[in-house]
Amino acid sequence: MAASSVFRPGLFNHKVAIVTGGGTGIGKAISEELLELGCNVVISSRKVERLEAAAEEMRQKIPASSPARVTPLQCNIRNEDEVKDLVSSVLKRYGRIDFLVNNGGGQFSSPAEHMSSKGWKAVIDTNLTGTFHCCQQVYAAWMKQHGGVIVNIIADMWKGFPGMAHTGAARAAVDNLTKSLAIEWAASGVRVNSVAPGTIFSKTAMENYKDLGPSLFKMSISSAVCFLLSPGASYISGDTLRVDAGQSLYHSMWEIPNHSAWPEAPEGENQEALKELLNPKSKL
Ligand SMILES: CCCCCCCCC/C=C/C(=O)SCCNC(=O)CCNC(=O)[C@H](O)C(C)(C)COP(=O)(O)OP(=O)(O)OC[C@H]1O[C@@H](n2cnc3c(N)ncnc32)[C@H](O)[C@@H]1OP(=O)(O)O
Ligand SMILES: NC(=O)C1=CN([C@@H]2O[C@H](COP(=O)(O)OP(=O)(O)OC[C@H]3O[C@@H](n4cnc5c(N)ncnc54)[C@H](OP(=O)(O)O)[C@@H]3O)[C@@H](O)[C@H]2O)C=CC1
Repeated sequence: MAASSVFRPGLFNHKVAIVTGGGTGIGKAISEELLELGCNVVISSRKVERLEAAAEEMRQKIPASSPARVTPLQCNIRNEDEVKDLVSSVLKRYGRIDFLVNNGGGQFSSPAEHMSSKGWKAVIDTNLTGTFHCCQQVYAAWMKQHGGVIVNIIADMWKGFPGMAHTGAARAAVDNLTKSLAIEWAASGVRVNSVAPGTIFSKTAMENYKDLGPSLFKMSISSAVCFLLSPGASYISGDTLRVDAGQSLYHSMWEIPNHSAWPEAPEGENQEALKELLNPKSKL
């Protein structure tokens, strides 16, 4: 495996991680860095053939001397029973779960007015309820007794998410869930944090957004996730780390078009000033 991690080799030797959506894009990058650091990684998602191919590719890069192993396991995080089965299979195989990275998710772009109820529910079920299922099942079956670390991948929805209102709402909810679980589970030694990436290139994201693709750019978030999983972050819980090079502070994907739907100004001096302002011949 090409040594690219900034962390100490062997940092996660003999630990066990579940990475949902670990076979593509950001999840694959996270899984590869965890493997490089000696962690056993279970990559999990719906499309089993793609997962198996990704696992095989990852295996080729693990040096013979490394204790790290990768296992692909199918699971649709929307389905609570499948998540239960995933967690019990991991415990049967590896006997522990130190880390959970809730990366599996996605959405489609659509103006809110055209979203069907089915489409809305699919996105909320995937990104919010799916994340909750994974957290709850891993906690119940392992972390409640043994502690652990959870990292949720959310998105840059700090100014709303026009064009993807469903995912914005779901990710904001996960930001809040992160805080609740961090407090409820602190006494079990469980830390819960989120990472909010800016726009990151991935092949599957490109296929999903087609001609919107060129505006996306490449960045890595796996080292932020590895940091939050590491003992270096042992006093960080209930927080969300933005990994977006400041994008969320200045950038907006959405322009409000010129319009005349301004609120009525109060009578008097202010109304005159507003008329003046809206008058195209105004010198203001
Ligand atoms: C603007 C700024 C951009 C800016 C672009 C930049 C954004 C950067 C930020 C985010 C980046 C990323 O997340 S990148 C990662 C992107 N990757 C993904 O999203 C891949 C995973 N996505 C998915 O799995 C899907 O999108 C998701 C809806 C969540 C689940 O899909 P499923 O296949 O399980 O569900 P389906 O059965 O296909 O769909 C269920 C219903 O959802 C609706 N639906 C699904 N796809 C639809 C579509 N393309 N258009 C309309 N509606 C759709 C329909 O109502 C479907 O019902 P029917 O009508 O009956 O069919
Ligand atoms: N790329 C970007 O710019 C940004 C991405 N994000 C988020 O980061 C995460 C990773 O995105 P990225 O790598 O770019 O995109 P990908 O499309 O490559 O990753 C999404 C992954 O989630 C899995 N997945 C989707 N639905 C489910 C489900 N119901 N159950 C289990 N797994 C599921 C997919 O696998 P499968 O289809 O096999 O189930 C896939 O591996 C996503 O949550 C994404 O929304 C956030 C901000 C920006």
